[in-house]
Amino acid sequence: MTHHSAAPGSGRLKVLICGGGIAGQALAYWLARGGHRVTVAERFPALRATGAQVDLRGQGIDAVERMGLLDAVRSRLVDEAGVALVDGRGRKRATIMANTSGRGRQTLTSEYEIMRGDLVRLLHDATRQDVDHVFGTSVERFEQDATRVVAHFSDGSSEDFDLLVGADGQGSRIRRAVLPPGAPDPYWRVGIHMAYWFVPRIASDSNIRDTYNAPGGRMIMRRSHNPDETQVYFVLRERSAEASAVHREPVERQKQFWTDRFRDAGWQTARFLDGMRDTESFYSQEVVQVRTDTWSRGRVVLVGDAAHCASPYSGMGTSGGLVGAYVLAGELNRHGHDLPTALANYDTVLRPFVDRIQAEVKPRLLRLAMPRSRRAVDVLHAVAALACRLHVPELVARHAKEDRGGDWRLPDVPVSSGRDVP
Ligand SMILES: Cc1cc2nc3c(=O)[nH]c(=O)nc-3n(C[C@H](O)[C@H](O)[C@H](O)COP(=O)(O)OP(=O)(O)OC[C@H]3O[C@@H](n4cnc5c(N)ncnc54)[C@H](O)[C@@H]3O)c2cc1C
Repeated sequence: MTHHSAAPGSGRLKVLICGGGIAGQALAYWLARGGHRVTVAERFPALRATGAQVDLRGQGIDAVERMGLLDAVRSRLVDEAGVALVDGRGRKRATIMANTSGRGRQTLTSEYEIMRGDLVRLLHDATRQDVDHVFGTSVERFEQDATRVVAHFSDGSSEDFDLLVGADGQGSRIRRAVLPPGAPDPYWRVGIHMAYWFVPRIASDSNIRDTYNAPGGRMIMRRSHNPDETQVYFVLRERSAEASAVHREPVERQKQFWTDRFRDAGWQTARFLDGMRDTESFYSQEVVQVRTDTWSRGRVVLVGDAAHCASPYSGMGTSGGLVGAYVLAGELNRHGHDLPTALANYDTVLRPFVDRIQAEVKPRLLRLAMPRSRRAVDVLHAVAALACRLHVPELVARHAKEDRGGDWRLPDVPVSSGRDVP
C-alpha cells in the first residue's frame, strides 16, 4: 500500500474505499474531484468488469449526467426494444414495448440499458488518474478511535485513514463489522434465486427480451446485447436452505443445482444448459434486499448494495448505488472532518429515496409472474395477451406520474471541499 497523509486541519480527507464496483468508483470520482485523497481496494485481481445487463432510471440517470458521463453511457447502450412472453414453441403470446414517448415511467425495459462491465469500465476510466486503485486486496479487519481508522489488508499491511467506506456489495464484510452485536439479519429474502451467463447468439435471438415460464415457479429469460452474445437468466421460486446456500458453493456445484432444477423446463433449455457448461460468465445469487438502520459507525460508512441493496427486481440497484455515492460525497465535501454531521446527513437525505426504491419490489406480484402450475402459466399468458392487445402496459407507463424513485430529487451539493480546490 502507498502511504500518504491528508493535510491536517484542511477539509481534505484520506479515504479508503473497500470495493471497486459501481458505487465504490462513483464515490471515488466525486471524492477525488472534491480534493480528497482516495484509495480503492478491490478484492478481485483486476477490474471486475463482468455481469449482465443493468438499468439506469430516474435519479440514476441524473447522477450519471452530473458526472458528465451521460454521452459515454449513451454510446454504450444495449438496444432492447421490449419484452415478450413466449410459450414452449417460442411463439410470442404478449409483447410489452419500451416506453419511448418521453413521458411517464419506463416499462420493464428502461431507456438506459447497459452492460455492467461497460459501466464499470467507464467509471474506472473517469477515476483512474486521480485515485489509487489496488487490486487483489481486501480489508481483513479494522479498528478505529476518535482520530483515525486503521485498515488491515489481506497482504498483511495496514494503514491509517480518516474514513473507511464499505462499497463491497450485497454480501459486505465491512457491514458485518459495522452492525451492532445482536442486530437483526439485514437480508430481506424474496424467495427467488437467479443465475445468468452468456451463450453464443443465434439468428432467431432478436432485440426483444424473451421471457418463458415453466411450471414449478421457473422462469427463463433471453436477451442479446451484441452481435455474438446472448444473456440467459434462469429464475427460480424456492424457499429452501439448499437453494440459499448453493450460491456460496463451488461453481460446478452451482451449475449442477441449476441443471437439476431446469432440465425438464422446455423451450430452449437444452441450448442454454449446453452453453452453461463452458461459459466463463456464470453468476448465481439469491434475490435479497439489504435492510438495515445502521449505515455508519464512527469513521466507517457503507455505500451502494452494502448499505441498501434493492435487488435486480427493483430496477434501481445500479441507480441506487450511483445516487448514494453522490449524496455521501456531497456531505463529505460540505462537512469535511466533521464526520458525525456528514454521515448523519447522508442517512437523513438518502433514506427516503432508498425506502422508495426498495418498496418497488413486491413479492406478491413476483409470485404471480412465476406460477407453479401449468394451468396458472396459461392463465398468466392469456391475461398478459389481453392486456397487451388493449395496450394497457404502454398506457399505464405513459400516464404514470413518477418513475421508480418517486419525486425525490438529487440534492445540490458542493462538488469540491471548499478552499482546497478552485
Ligand atoms: C460480478 C458482479 C456481477 C453483477 N451482475 C449484475 C447484473 O447482471 N445485474 C444486476 O442488476 N446487478 C448485478 N450486480 C450487482 C450490481 O452491480 C449492484 O447491484 C449495483 O451496481 C450496486 O453496486 P455496488 O458497487 O454497491 O456493488 P457491486 O457492483 O456488487 O460491487 C462490489 C465490489 O466490491 C468488491 N468486493 C467485495 N468484497 C470485497 C472485499 N472484502 N474487499 C474488497 N473488495 C470487495 C467486489 O468484487 C465488487 O467489485 C453484479 C455485481 C457483481 C459484483
